[in-house]
Amino acid sequence: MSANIIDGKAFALSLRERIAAQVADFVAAAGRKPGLAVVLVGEDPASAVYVRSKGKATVAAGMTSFEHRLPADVALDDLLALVDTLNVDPAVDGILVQLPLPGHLDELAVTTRIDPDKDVDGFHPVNAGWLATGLEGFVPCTPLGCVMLLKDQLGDLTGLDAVVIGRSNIVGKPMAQLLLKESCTVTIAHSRTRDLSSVVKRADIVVAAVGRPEMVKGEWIKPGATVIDVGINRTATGLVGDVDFAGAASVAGAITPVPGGVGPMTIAVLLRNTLVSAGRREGVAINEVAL
Ligand SMILES: Nc1nc(=O)c2c([nH]1)NC[C@@H]1CN(c3ccc(C(=O)N[C@@H](CCC(=O)O)C(=O)O)cc3)C=[N+]21
Repeated sequence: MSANIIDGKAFALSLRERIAAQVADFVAAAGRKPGLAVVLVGEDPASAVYVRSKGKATVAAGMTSFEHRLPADVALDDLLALVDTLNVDPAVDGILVQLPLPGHLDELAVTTRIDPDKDVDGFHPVNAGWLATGLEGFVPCTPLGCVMLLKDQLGDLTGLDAVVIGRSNIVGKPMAQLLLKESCTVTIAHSRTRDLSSVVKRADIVVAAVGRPEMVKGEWIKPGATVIDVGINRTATGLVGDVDFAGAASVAGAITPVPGGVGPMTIAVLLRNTLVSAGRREGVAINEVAL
């Protein structure tokens, strides 16, 4: 058996087209474009690449991109002052401070300073709390993109056994909350889980978000399962996910590739969240079902 390869890049492109159509409606109604502010601290080359592609995608969707670059040694107070300015700027609907930050900057201090109503990353504890109570603030982009791919692939997820490997606040925990909302039976596994291979073996849905290259082996996968690989690891042989792709693809029913799987969805959902934010702030209806 050979798995269906889930084309996240194509799905993200079509999502971005649907977003662009609704951005045009928003502009007609509100008389301004949705705006996304992205803050990059320091010169990390990988982060700079992501920030550039976010800026391009934002403009391509008909929104305004505000980019702020700060030196790696910026003082926390100066970064917080910038966030304060963006919080009250009426042209800014979404604020994203690119993570990770240089070691001297307290990420929680920065994340909690962002107005929860502009927190299109969904990292603010207020938005994490909304999600955990089953309500809707802003949902982190990567997990929401994964659920979109899963529903596109499988339809209704009710009753399916889902195993999330990884417990980060950015991916693992919100991923588990979203799968629970879809009525999956959810297990959160992590680096300390005993007998991880047998835990994974019973899953209809496997989401790997551990940040360890090719850690999840093909033999761990239940035949026909759907595998979502969130990992992006730069190795000597190039970009690989957290899943042994060749091994898993020979048993899974469907699997996301790296690159071209989850990554492009993250940026598309960021645009979605920015549009939704703009709609809420201006009282303009956004058709989220059509997104
Ligand atoms: N505040 C904040 N929010 C984020 O959402 C955030 C962040 N910080 N810091 C870094 C991570 C990483 N991230 C990615 C976005 C797009 C791709 C993406 O488009 N990847 C492509 C290309 C991969 C490549 O060639 O590097 C793919 O997987 O096909 C990947 C990773 C967002 N992040």
